[in-house]
Amino acid sequence: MTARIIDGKALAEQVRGEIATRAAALAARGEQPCLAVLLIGADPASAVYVRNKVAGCEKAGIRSLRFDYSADVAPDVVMAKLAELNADPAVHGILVQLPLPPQFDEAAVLEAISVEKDVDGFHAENVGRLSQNQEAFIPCTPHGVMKMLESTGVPLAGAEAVVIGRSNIVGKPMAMLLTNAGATVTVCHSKTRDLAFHTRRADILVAAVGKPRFVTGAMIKPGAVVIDVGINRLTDGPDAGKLCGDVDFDSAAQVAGAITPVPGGVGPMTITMLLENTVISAERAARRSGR
Ligand SMILES: Nc1nc(=O)c2c([nH]1)NC[C@@H]1CN(c3ccc(C(=O)N[C@@H](CCC(=O)O)C(=O)O)cc3)C=[N+]21
Repeated sequence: MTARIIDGKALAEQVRGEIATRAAALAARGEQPCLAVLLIGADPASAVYVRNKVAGCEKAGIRSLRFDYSADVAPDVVMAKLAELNADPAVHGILVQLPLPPQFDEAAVLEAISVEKDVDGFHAENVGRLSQNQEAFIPCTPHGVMKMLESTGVPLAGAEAVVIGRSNIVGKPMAMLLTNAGATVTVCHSKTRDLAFHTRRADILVAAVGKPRFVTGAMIKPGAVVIDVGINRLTDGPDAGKLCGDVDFDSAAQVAGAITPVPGGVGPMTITMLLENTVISAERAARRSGR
């Protein structure tokens, strides 16, 4: 049996079409959605993701402002820019591409973005609201994963879900969203004993561990839905330079019922949900100003 491919690119195209319609309606009312992206340093991977985010905005009719800083920029320069963007009513979303260079206190930077423009959903207030299943900005990668899971039609209520990884930007919000959807969730991490005991129980397995091809077919329950959040560039061996996920796709696809590819899976959906959060922010601003 080989797994059905969950095509993140195709799903992204479909959802971005709906987002473009909403963005055009907002522009017609004088509230064109606008996303500000700050990139600090010249990490090649971050540059690709930021380029894809800006390109996604352009195609969806969302205005984008991009601010690039050298890796040694003083934190107060960035904090001053955030204050300016927070105060600018024409800006609806603000994103500071992570990771940040060592002179930054990452939590302080994320908290400096006003809650109603925190389209990453990383601000503690949005995290708190999400944990109480209240209206909040949902972090883009976990939200994109939920959209992909919905597209498979697999029931989430009562499903055994296992998340490998407990990061603030993926693992923890992922577990929260799956819990809110009624799944029974196990979060595994570097301290977990007998990882395969947990992964082999999972109807839904989300790999966000940051290790290339870490999850193999032997670790997967036959027929499970496998979501690969990993994005690794291989440095050695025959595939050097190629992108791969945290899942060993070839062996996993022999066992899983459905699986996401890397590239072409979670990545495009992450960007799609960022665009949606920016449109949601502009829709809220339009309602507040009575447009
Ligand atoms: N403040 C912040 N918010 C983020 O959402 C955020 C971040 N920082 N830092 C890094 C991670 C990673 N991330 C990705 C976005 C798009 C692709 C993407 O476009 N992936 C393509 C491949 C891109 C390529 O060719 O390298 C794909 O999987 O098909 C991947 C990863 C967002 N992140």
